[in-house]
Amino acid sequence: MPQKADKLLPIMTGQPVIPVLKIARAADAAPLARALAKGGLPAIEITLRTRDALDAIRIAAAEVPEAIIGAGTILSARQYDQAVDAGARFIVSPGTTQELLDAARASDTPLLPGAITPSEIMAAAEEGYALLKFFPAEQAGGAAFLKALSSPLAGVRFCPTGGITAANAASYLSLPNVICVGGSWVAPDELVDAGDWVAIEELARKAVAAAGA
Ligand SMILES: O=C(O)C(=O)C[C@H](O)[C@H](O)COP(=O)(O)O
Repeated sequence: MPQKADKLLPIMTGQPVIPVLKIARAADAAPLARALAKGGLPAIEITLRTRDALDAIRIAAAEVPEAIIGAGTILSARQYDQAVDAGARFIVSPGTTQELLDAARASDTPLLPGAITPSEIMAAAEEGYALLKFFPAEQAGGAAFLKALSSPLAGVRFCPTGGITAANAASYLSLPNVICVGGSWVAPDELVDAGDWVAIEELARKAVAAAGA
């Protein structure tokens, strides 16, 4: 299958929340990945939205074997390849383009592409993608929107991301077509800047506990 779901699905089902990280200093990558893994969230998405992002992926992938490092905000085939070369084990994009689908087909590393509307979702499914990111989740219509898709588009499952917090994660995770959620709330900038890895580990632990409640 084009999506390589055998690699992607275990990552998505392995934890309720995938931390979405914007890492300004590559040196933060290893302690941050370690703290999140220790708190129960080994899979993390490091977004290519900072200059240090590729280095952050490289360092975390090399130094934190207990973590599963993914790359996010992938917008081009070039970024796809750079992220994989740096050690990313899954690739996340806010949308779905032919260029990314071609890059994914040529790679062993699976892609979680984004889609919102029924037509976008159906087009992705026609390409063999039944696991999708739903972004920006809250802004696009939130859990109510996703719930409405669950019966007509029952074969597709999502990782909603964007505007998800400790307060609303459960409303998504209770839906039949949601596997996990993505979010930055488990690693707030202030705590990363302060190097407060213990507090981040605790936020991860709370996110896991809340999902199971
Ligand atoms: O860059 C991407 O590809 C994204 O996925 C954007 C993310 O959705 C947000 O950075 C996380 O959203 P918040 O949890 O609302 O902060």
